[in-house]
Parts: sequence; C-alpha cells; structure tokens
Amino acid sequence: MKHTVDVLLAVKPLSRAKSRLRDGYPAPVGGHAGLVTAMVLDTVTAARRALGVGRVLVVTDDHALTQRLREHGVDFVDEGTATDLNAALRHGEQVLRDRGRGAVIVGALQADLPALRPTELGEALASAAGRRAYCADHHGVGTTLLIAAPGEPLDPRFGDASALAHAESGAVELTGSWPSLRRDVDTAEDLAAASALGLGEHTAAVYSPAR
Ligand SMILES: Nc1nc2c(ncn2[C@@H]2O[C@H](COP(=O)(O)OP(=O)(O)OP(=O)(O)O)[C@@H](O)[C@H]2O)c(=O)[nH]1
Ligand SMILES: C=C(OP(=O)(O)O)C(=O)O
Repeated sequence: MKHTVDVLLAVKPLSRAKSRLRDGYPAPVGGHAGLVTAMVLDTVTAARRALGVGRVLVVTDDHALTQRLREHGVDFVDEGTATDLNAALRHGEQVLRDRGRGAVIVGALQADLPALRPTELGEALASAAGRRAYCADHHGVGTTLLIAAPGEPLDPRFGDASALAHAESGAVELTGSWPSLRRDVDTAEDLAAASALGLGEHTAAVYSPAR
C-alpha cells in the first residue's frame, strides 16, 4: 500500500523568528512578521500540493500566525512544553500519532522554503521509499526535510550540523537536485536566491528583490 507522509512544520514566535533575516533587503510589506508568515504560507501551500503528503500540521504558539493559518484552513497545534525545535517537532509528532488511524509516517519540513515546488517535495518523498531519510540544505550542512521510517519515531536532530546528525541517526541522505527544497531562507542572500528560483504567491506579494 502506498504510504503518505504526515508533515510537520515548526515555527517559533514571529517576534523571535528569522533573526538573521532582519535586514539587507527592501522593507517587506507587513514588516518582518509579515515576511516570515508569508514564507510559512508558501511552504505549507506547496506541501499540501505535493504527491505523497498526507496531513500537514504546523506547530507554533504564535497567535498572529495561527490566525493566518486558520484563514487558509491549515491545521496547527501549540508546542506544549517544548523549548526548542526538536521538542516542538516531537510534540507535533505525538499529536499526529494520537489522531492517526493506523500506521503513520511522520516527516518534518522546514517552514522557511518560500520557493518550494510541490514536485520536488513529492520526488523526495518517493525517493525515501519507506526509509528513514533526510534532505540536506543548499549548504549541505543543515536539514530541510526529515522523514521517519513507517511506524518509527521521527527522532529529529535539527540544529547545528543537522545533516550529519541525521545521517548518524541512521537516516539515508536523499540526493536529488531539488533546488527549491534545499533553499531554506535564513538570510537576505537566501531570500534573493529563493526569489531567483521563483517565490510562492504570499512571499512574492511582500518581498521585492533589491534593485
Ligand atoms: N515551534 C518552534 N519552532 C522553532 C523553534 N526553534 C526554531 N523553530 C523553527 O524551526 C525552523 C528552523 O529554525 P531556524 O532556521 O533556526 O529559524 P529561526 O530560529 O527562526 O532563525 P534564526 O533566528 O535566524 O536562527 C524555523 O521555522 C523556526 O521558526 C521552537 O523552539 N519552537
Ligand atoms: C535548524 C536548522 O535550520 P537552520 O540551519 O536554517 O537554522 C537545521 O538545518 O537543522
């Protein structure tokens, strides 16, 4: 039976989010929080359109963000007692399993992929082929996607050098090209590179590349 992956995205409070992305580009419409929100919405929109994705659940305590998610019919959950990204993802994983019917395959997708193409995510999920797997970021150092093996815990190890950490945890590295899946946005340079790939509608509406 073809399995779908239930995808988690975690977002910290917008006031603290994307601290490396606070300057170096024209002021976005709606300010910093508006830009971060737009990137989340574009990432979620692409994930929902990707072949192989089941449910999408955003883990966040930010009220303004959850309001926008609600407007777009995106499911979300608070982060419980989590104090970091991995704990927030583990909390979201438990919520998915509690709600799930039958075997659940859980994945974690970074929430700052505003150029994400559904086809690239779908290809990455297919190439995991039921294995614990990860996709490294464009630097080859971080992780933009982690997929658990069916019925296995997600065991997220995001943070510094997370690609290596996930490899050491037994995850298989996914090696497709997938430039939009690997282009997470941490800095103004990343945002310009994502713009060159083609931004989703929400981020494109608030950001214009520096002329
Ligand atoms: N819910 C939740 N999400 C988190 C937490 N820490 C990080 N994240 C999210 O994890 C994703 C990847 O983290 P980073 O790329 O470091 O994002 P960031 O922390 O906003 O960026 P910087 O402030 O520049 O480090 C982002 O979407 C963050 O919002 C946390 O404690 N809780
Ligand atoms: C937390 C991560 O994201 P970033 O490196 O963008 O902070 C990660 O790649 O594990």
